[in-house]
Formats: sequence, C-alpha cells, structure tokens
Amino acid sequence: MYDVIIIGAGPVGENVADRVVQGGLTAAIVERELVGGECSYWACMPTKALLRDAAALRAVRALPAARQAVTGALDPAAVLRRRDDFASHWKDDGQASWLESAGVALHRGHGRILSPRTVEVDGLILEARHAVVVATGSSALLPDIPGLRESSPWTSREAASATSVPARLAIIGAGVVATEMATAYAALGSTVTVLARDGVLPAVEPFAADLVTTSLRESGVTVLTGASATAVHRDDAGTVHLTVTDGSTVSTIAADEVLVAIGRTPNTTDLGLETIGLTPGAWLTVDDSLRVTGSRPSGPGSPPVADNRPEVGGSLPAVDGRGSLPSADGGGSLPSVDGQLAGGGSLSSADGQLAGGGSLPSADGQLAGGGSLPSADGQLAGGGSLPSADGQLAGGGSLLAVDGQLAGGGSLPAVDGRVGADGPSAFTGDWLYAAGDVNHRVLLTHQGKYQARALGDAIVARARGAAVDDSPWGRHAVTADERAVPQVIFTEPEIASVGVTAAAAEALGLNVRVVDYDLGAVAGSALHAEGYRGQARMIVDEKRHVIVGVTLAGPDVAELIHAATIAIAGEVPIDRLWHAVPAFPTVSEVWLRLLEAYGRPS
Ligand SMILES: Cc1cc2nc3c(=O)[nH]c(=O)nc-3n(C[C@H](O)[C@H](O)[C@H](O)COP(=O)(O)OP(=O)(O)OC[C@H]3O[C@@H](n4cnc5c(N)ncnc54)[C@H](O)[C@@H]3O)c2cc1C
Ligand SMILES: NC(=O)c1ccc[n+]([C@@H]2O[C@H](COP(=O)([O-])OP(=O)(O)OC[C@H]3O[C@@H](n4cnc5c(N)ncnc54)[C@H](O)[C@@H]3O)[C@@H](O)[C@H]2O)c1
Repeated sequence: MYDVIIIGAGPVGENVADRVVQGGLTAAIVERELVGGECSYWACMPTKALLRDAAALRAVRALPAARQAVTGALDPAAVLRRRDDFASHWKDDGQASWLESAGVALHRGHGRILSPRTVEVDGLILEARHAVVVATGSSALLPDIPGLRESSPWTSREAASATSVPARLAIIGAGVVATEMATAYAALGSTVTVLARDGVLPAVEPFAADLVTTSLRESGVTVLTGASATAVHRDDAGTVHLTVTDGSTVSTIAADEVLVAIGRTPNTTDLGLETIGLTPGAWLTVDDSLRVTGSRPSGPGSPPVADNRPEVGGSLPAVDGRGSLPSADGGGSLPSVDGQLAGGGSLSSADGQLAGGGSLPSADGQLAGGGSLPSADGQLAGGGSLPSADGQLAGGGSLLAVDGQLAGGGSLPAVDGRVGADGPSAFTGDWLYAAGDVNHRVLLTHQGKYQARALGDAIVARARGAAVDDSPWGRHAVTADERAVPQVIFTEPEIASVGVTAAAAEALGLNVRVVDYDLGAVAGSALHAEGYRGQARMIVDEKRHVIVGVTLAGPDVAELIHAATIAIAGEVPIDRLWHAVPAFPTVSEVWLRLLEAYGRPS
C-alpha cells in the first residue's frame, strides 16, 4: 500500500512523486518505457539539441568579423552525437537513480486501473491510500491517409532520434513539431517539403508565422500552404510517394522519409478507464484541482462527448466568480447548507463534492478555469485544444463571449443564476487525478510540471486534512494554465510567446489594445546581429491596465520571454512597468519601446 500511485514517469509524473514524497507521503511510480518520458528522450531535449548548433552558426554568420572565422559547414554527424548525449543514449539509469534517491518506488511495466485506488502493473496489484495520478502523456496522432501507416512514416519520435539525415524529408503538418523539424533537418542538409494544410503555425501571431515561413523558404524549404496529402506509398526501393492536393490541383512528391506532425493523442487506450466509467483513448478532463471529471474524444479539434456535457445544477458563482473549489475533506471553501457558496466562487454539488469543472467567468471577463485560449482561427495560443464548431474547447473550458458570459458549452450561468458543471463522478471521486499532456490543458513540459507541483501539494494537503487553496493564483491552483502559458518555438527566428494572441483576445471578447514594435529597431538588436529581423507585440487589457499577451519573434528571443511571463502572472500594472527599466543596450529595451508606443498618460 502506497499513499499515492502515479502512472507515467515523464516529467510530470516525476514531479508529482517528488512533491508528495517531500510532503511526507509514500509514492510509487509506474513506467512502461523510460523514466523521464517523451520529453527527455524523444521530444524537448533531443529536438532542441538537433536545432542548437545550426542556431549558433546562424548567429555567428550574422556578424561580419566572426563570420570570417567560420571556415566549414555544420557537421551533421557531430550534431547527432550531441543529440545522443542529450537523450542520455536512451538509457534512464540517471533518472531511475534520482527516483530512488528521492524515495519514490519505481515499478516498471504497463499500469492499468483495476478499480478505485487500485492499479495493476503486469500482474502486480498496487493499492493507493489517497490518490492515483494519471500522468501517461500523449503520443503522435496519425491521420487516416490511405497507405500512410504501411509506409512506415516518421513521427516526432523518429525525427528526434534519427541515426542519419534523410536526403529528402516530406512533412505533413506545419505546427510546432513540423516547423522545428523542418528548421533542423534543412540545416542538417535535407531537402524539406512542408505540407501546411492549415497554414504555418496557425496558432501563433500571424506576423511571427510569416517570419518563420519566409525564413524556411530562404533556407530552401518548400512550404506548400493549403496542401494536404491524400495518399502515401513507399515503393520497394524505399522512396515514399505522396499524392498532394491543394484543393484544385494534384501533384506527387517523392521523399526518403515522411514525418507526420499533426498533433497528439492521449496515452489512455489501455489504462483500465472503462472500469471506472471513463472512455479509453480519450483525453481526461479535470477540474481546477486536476481531479478527473470525465473524458473527451482524442484528436485535435474533437468536440466534447455529449455524455460529459455539464448538467444544470450547483450554485451561483460569487460576485467575482472566483474562490476555492471545495474538497471532500472540507478543505477550501465549503458550500453552506442551502447549497449556496460560502467564500465565493466555488461550485459544489449537494454532497459537498466538487461539481465545478470547466470555466467560471469572473466579473472582469477573464477565464477563471479550464482550457486554453483560442485564436480567431480556432487554434490555441499555447498549443493544445481546439474549439469545436459549437464553441466548446476540446481540452476543457469554454469561450467567453464579449459580455463576459460563456459562449458554447462548459459552465453556463443560467438565467436563474444556477450554474451547469461537471464535477468528478462517483467513480473518479476524490482519488483520481490527471496531470500533464493527458489532461489536454496545455501540452508543454514546463506547464505540466507546474501542474505537478500544485497537484502534489494539494494531495498532501488533502491527506493531512489541511485546506486546499485552488482559488485563482492559489498555492494549489493552476491558474497560469489559462492566463500565462509561455512557449518558445525554436525555429528561425525563434517565437517566444505568453498569454493571449490578438485573435484570442478578440475571441474572448476582451477589451485590449495591441501594441506592435519592430524588434530590429532596438539598439541592442542591431548590435546583436547584422540585419536583425524581428517583431514584438504586447496586448494590454484596457480594463485592468495589465498585459495579457506578448509575442516576440526574432533571433534569440527565447530568453526574453520570462519578463513577460512575470508581468502577466504578476498582473503588474502598466504604470508600474515604467519603473522596470531595461538595461541599455540590450534587446530587452523593446519593453521600453512597447511602453512608449502604448503611451504614458500625462
Ligand atoms: C517533438 C516534441 C518536442 C517538444 N518540445 C517541447 C519543448 O521544447 N518544450 C516543452 O515544454 N514541451 C515540448 N514538448 C511537449 C512535451 O514533450 C510534453 O508536454 C511532455 O513530455 C509531457 O509530459 P508528461 O509527463 O505529461 O508525458 P510524457 O512525457 O509523455 O510521459 C508519460 C510517461 O508515461 C508512460 N506511460 C504511458 N502510459 C503508461 C502506462 N499505462 N503505464 C506505465 N507508463 C505509462 C510513458 O511511457 C511516458 O514515459 C514537445 C513535444 C514533442 C512531441
Ligand atoms: N518548443 C515547444 O514548446 C514544442 C515543440 C514541439 C512540440 N511541442 C508541443 O507538442 C505538441 C504537438 O505538436 P504538433 O506540432 O504535433 O501539434 P500542433 O498542434 O502544434 O500542430 C499540428 C498542426 O497540424 C495541423 N493538422 C491537424 N490535422 C492535420 C491533418 N490531418 N493534415 C495536415 N495538417 C493537420 C494543425 O492545423 C496544426 O497546425 C504541441 O502541443 C506543441 O505545443 C512544443
């Protein structure tokens, strides 16, 4: 018997385990492949290692004198060797020993839920006293294109772990994985063709996507916008032939490998979810304290299943729509006897269990729960969920209409002030949690680890009978998931963003002002590289006078974004930001330029 069982030892599972053990509980973690998960061996680390040398070379070549010192070309074999080091040669001894030193028991094998609080690992039965956490992550999604599966396509795994560089690489999709890998493989010597059915990086600010598209084309990549593959065939000689259409014409592309990068599917197919009333193969939906409330079909853009639509019930949110969600042990804000909220903002069912999954509108029209922020074209700024036609978000949460009310499903305040909500079911109760990719809130390592820290601490608090503070920005809340998700896309140029895009702000009905500035016009940028090409955008909530979104596109902007994350998470008033003086002459001076462009009230 363990206090907590975690299924999946990716970055998220490891962090949950760490927090609960640090809180004095016992924990077991179950892993069927490598401790460290996708991020360590087939995603973040190896892909960034594939990109880094070329980025450094570009930076040197952007300086006339330093350029003279570069006498040779990039060595692809050396890049792959360094990548191997960063993937720990696909061995997890280091991370397994870390688990041991942290006091976490590791059970290798495939985990399945047998019944509430019981997990089976290849025949071994494990019991959890307090909680089971699903942190099983996600895998690459393959579309149903005739002949594709039989053609042994690359997914992000093969792209990240390739042992040689294909002469010709075709890529289906033009999102984050596709553009990063197009950047990497073009620099390593491949002739790359990108099929950008929905445009290049449709979820980011269009100016940033345009800069990346231009740069990909300049580096020899063929970017076919609006094009999709309708059939794929690998011949006996190993060449892959893709039949491609842009809607009006049909052509054929020959390649040595085809990479499919069109999004992710949750690792929940063989997890025993059916034993507890959930749908195998579906994303797990969670409430604001990451308790599992239901499941939604897999795949980008999938609408929530009808069964999991909220039912009318529960109580009126308090005036500001915020506050804690009640825990079963009485932590947080408990509903009063008549079912109304004491302390404000929490939704609860009659039995005092949480009934408030989804999004609560706050008085200021901000999202207070669930889901990510969509851009106008229906893509998500932080990567992840897509709103379906009915306005619901596949990753949970809802869209706020202009008047600050919820558009689409989710938690809709009814005319009589009652609120629809889908809380944990009798099956999932207060013992089943989901964190990281598998809950489809934000598919990024740092955000999953943020969830893990909050969740681990909340499980400890509940186990001790202590209060759980999952009010917005509370210790156990994951508020940044909706308001302040940073992401760096390591293309050329880099795109660093946090918070909403202009299109997402518009879709949310926020009253914002969009401020743009030419990043290349900053003194520090001109020094940084000859012909520095970049753009900065700041989005200010005109009602609250705080920044709600920033996107920077330009060489080496990755390290600039944390300032914006702090400004957004800290809700630093614009007036105060005038006192945050960027050093001269740095690229960060763009902050001053953006403020000047916004204007200082006299
Ligand atoms: C190519 C690529 C590049 C990326 N780059 C970045 C980046 O630069 N920065 C960033 O923030 N994010 C990046 N991401 C996203 C990042 O990889 C994920 O968000 C992150 O790995 C999610 O962590 P996780 O712990 O939820 O899941 P995972 O890392 O997927 O780990 C889940 C673990 O659970 C195990 N597991 C699954 N089912 C079971 C079971 N039934 N029993 C036992 N074990 C099980 C798996 O084997 C795996 O080890 C990238 C993704 C891709 C595909
Ligand atoms: N640097 C980073 O932070 C980083 C790097 C890589 C991946 N990731 C994360 O990993 C996740 C997966 O990345 P991804 O690139 O696979 O997904 P994505 O959601 O970023 O992009 C997928 C793209 O494929 C398109 N698409 C969907 N179905 C299609 C189809 N049938 N045919 C053609 N195009 C189709 C979509 O319009 C979308 O633009 C993302 O959530 C991303 O944030 C992060």
